Amino acid sequence: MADAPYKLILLRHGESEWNAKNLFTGWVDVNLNEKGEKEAVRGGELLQDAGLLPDVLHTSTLKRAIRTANLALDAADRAWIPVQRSWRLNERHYGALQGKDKAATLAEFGEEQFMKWRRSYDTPPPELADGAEWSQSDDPRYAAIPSELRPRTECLKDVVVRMLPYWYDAIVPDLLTGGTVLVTAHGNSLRALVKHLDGVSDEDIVGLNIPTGIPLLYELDADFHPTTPGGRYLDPEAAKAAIEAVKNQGKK
Ligand SMILES: O=C(O)[C@@H](CO)OP(=O)(O)O
Repeated sequence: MADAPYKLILLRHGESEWNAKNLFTGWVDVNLNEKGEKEAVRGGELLQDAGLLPDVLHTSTLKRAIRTANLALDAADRAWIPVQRSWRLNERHYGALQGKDKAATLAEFGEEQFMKWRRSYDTPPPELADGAEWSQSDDPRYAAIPSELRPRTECLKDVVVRMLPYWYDAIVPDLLTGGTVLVTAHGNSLRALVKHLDGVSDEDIVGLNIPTGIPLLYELDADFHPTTPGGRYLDPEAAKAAIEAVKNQGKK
């Protein structure tokens, strides 16, 4: 067994109000629903049962990730650990699809286009104009991001590019201290991180989905390569079923 000095836990937020309504969400700051809150608490219990107590937390700036982390850490009695938040861990900006119904979009544009927008590596949805209904152009939390860097739509490739500086500059230094690092984020920002960690190809990342609320443990060697490719879900059975559900969203 290879030496694994670093422990990284990835946790996608629990089910949100818009996950349940089957709406494209992206940067829209929707809350967890009751099921999502329960998933978050269960996520914290799984951490505690596994003896995986985070020493430091990184979250996106979106409340579904922030609340998931708070509920999980409360359940594991670790609410006191230091935290850093960054827009670089935000969900993929879904452009003009934000706020749209997934089933209606599938029916209108057909399966090929729908899946291209959802999962292709390098085809972003159309841009969302500043000031449009579901735009974040006036949101004060993004005021420090220069206008030309602020996403108006993103494909997964764009997420990899904006997420990686945070991985190298903020998360890796925390791993180097030897503590257990918890990253609470989103389906597509975590797909971007998993792509990087496991070296998943642009083709294979299309088929990779991350379930809500189930901690995914990566043990990393001295070069930050996973000792077990793909990591290990703390509840593998639940993860399997939930991954299928994410894959089939829209097909109702
Ligand atoms: O709507 C979204 O922002 C994401 C995650 O919930 O959806 P999808 O899985 O379709 O990329």
